Amino acid sequence: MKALIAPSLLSSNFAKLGEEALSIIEKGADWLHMDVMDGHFVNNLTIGAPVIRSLRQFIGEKPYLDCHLMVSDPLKWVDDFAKAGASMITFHLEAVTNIDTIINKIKEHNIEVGISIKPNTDVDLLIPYLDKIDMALVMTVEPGFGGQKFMQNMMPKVSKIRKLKPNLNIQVDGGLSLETIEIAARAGANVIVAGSAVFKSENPQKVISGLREITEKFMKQEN
Ligand SMILES: O=C(CO)[C@@H](O)[C@H](O)COP(=O)(O)O
Repeated sequence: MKALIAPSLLSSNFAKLGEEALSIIEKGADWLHMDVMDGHFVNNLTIGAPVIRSLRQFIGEKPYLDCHLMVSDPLKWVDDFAKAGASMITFHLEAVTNIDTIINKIKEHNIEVGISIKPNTDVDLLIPYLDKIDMALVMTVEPGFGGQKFMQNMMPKVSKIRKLKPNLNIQVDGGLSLETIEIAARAGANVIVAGSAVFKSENPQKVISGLREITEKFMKQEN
């Protein structure tokens, strides 16, 4: 397991998405976090598979596109996002009843699969699926918008998953910055999404390396 820093392109300039993506990789990003919102599951509308396809063509086959689907019917979109070039598809537990069907459908495309839970969702609902997925995403804000305040009270969920699964990728998303990273890293998060903290910074490279350093420090302490 590694510390992985995944800047959220939601906070980038969409008019220059390709350049922003390449530039943030150059500055040390491990993954590119793509926030897909359908205006129904969350109260915001962002990008769809055609944007992922164009981005993939622009950045080449190597960069890891971590696609977080905040949509009401993820099953409907799996094929499109996989064919467009997603490296991982994360869907929301709250959006679906046919969870195994979606996991299997994503795996059919030989890409990774994640499941996300919103702040009001009981972590115990996620536990039966932890052996079947590549990543658990614990939302640390109400999904929908960048720039919100980190919810520290989500950390018991992270700790519980980490205790059960010492090697599973656990992602945290929302309000992560150099001020809040220690709390998340101590709880056991190793995949860090950061939007505004990275893209609104004068020195994104420094923020990415700082996030990585602190995450790694607490990963080592756990071992
Ligand atoms: O999924 C979401 C919001 O729903 C996030 O990925 C945010 O875009 C993260 O932004 P910051 O809180 O880091 O600004």
